[in-house]
Amino acid sequence: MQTQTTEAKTEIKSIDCSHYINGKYAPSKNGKTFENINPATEEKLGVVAAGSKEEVDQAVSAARKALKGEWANLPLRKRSAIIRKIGDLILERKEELATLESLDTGKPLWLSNSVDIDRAAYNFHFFADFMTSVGNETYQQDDIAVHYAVRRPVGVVGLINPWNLPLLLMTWKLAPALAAGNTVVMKPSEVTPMTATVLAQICSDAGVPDGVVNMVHGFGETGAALTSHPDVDAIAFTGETVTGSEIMKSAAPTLKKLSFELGGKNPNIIFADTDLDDTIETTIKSSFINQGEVCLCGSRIYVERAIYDAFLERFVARTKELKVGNPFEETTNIGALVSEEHYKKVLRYLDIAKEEGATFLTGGTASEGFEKGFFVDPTIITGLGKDSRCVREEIFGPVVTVIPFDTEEEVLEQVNGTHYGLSASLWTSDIKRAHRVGGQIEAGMVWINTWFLRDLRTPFGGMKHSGIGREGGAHSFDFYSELTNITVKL
Ligand SMILES: NC(=O)C1=CN([C@@H]2O[C@H](COP(=O)(O)OP(=O)(O)OC[C@H]3O[C@@H](n4cnc5c(N)ncnc54)[C@H](O)[C@@H]3O)[C@@H](O)[C@H]2O)C=CC1
Ligand SMILES: O=C(O)/C=C/C=C(\O)C(=O)O
Repeated sequence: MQTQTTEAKTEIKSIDCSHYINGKYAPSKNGKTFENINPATEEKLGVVAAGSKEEVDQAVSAARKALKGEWANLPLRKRSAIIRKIGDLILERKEELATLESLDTGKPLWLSNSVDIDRAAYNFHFFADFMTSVGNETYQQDDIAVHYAVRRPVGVVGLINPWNLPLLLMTWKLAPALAAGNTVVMKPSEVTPMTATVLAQICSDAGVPDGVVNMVHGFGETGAALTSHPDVDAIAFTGETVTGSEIMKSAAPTLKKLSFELGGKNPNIIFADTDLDDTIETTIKSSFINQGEVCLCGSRIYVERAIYDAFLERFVARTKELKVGNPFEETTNIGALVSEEHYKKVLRYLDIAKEEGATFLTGGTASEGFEKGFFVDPTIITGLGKDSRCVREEIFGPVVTVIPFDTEEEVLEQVNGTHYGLSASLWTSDIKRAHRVGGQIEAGMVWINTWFLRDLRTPFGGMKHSGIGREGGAHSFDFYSELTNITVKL
């Protein structure tokens, strides 16, 4: 068996990660750290400060103090210029950030460059523009009164994020939180701490005053210290559904405002009248991009029976062309899964699929040829029933199930038959059907003849167990603002 080398071909070095509190990097008071591991090589990338309640208290107190400082009262144009500058500095440091992101997550470098870092910068550029055009509600009540609403920041906001799109997701929350004048405490995933650590410095370099952006590293307990903190006004969280439920409990005694973007088990629904070339290429992406570790990935593929065999033949052939390998090779399509824990979870699901009687048309195992690292082959499964765990539960890896269907009613029943409701991708050349079926899917986002086509003004988020609230444009702004309605009697 030949083995592949998965070393990073780069001069950029990984970094140790400290907390960032009141404009300074700081270790934990008790000196505790944990190791950060490269999932492609299993080598140590560095150490990460392990935050306790003490560091969370310090960060919240710095954020609370900064809330009374100049930030929220800066003229709109000045605040917008600082937010724009953060985006500019992210682009200036793109090579470094993309490398750190790939070292931390195991994703291909080309993907970090083209998706994660570009979009992180755009999150700031978008909200720097958007904030200058946000209006307020006004109502004239005959000749009796005028009512108008004024906005203020919510206050101190905790931003808690997962490991799959670390910088993209942190900035997707940080940019609107800052645009609306809040101060924040970020809690990046313990698995991918590096780019958020650099982001703190970038914010300071762009002119964000000390105490406005703080960060505490650590595990779930660190996040819980933030969600239960009496001086934190709101929590924006992306991650697992069960964690969302824990956060809701922990935040309840202090009645925090919550925004949740949670798990998904998203369907792709492919009708026989689709353009099959386009469908196959996009389904390859929606199945396997980022190792299948995107909450929007379509992991349940329903195909109308008339084209089921033709679809499978071409989908399988294209999947077999995908190269699993070193994240730093340009030709790699699929990198390493993010951690040993996650790798074991995905492999466990492949065992469950076997027990459930699955047929594996590709993959089904860890990738061969790697001495180290957490690599799994892209896996296409058929032969599972609608109640199978692999069809119902979020695997969050390069694993899809394909199921034939005969009628719209039947497919809709299966599509809507889970607790999840994040997104869906629907393929047909019949616009009436697209509208009819699309409107009946229980999901926050439905893409017709495409997938993951984003416009940052649109509502982004899930229904059912996939989330609470929406992010994006005015939706983000509303979450990160409080409104006071003022009534003037005429
Ligand atoms: N749909 C989505 O957007 C995502 C879903 N996932 C799913 O979640 C699984 C686990 O991934 P994780 O990153 O470990 O998700 P997670 O939900 O456990 O963690 C996300 C963030 O929440 C923090 N956290 C954990 N427990 C907490 C608590 N009780 N209070 C406050 N903060 C807490 C973590 O430290 C991390 O920063 C994956 O295998 C995948 O199935 C993971 C990433 C994104
Ligand atoms: O904001 C986006 O475009 C993408 C968001 C993706 C997630 O929230 C996720 O994968 O967790």
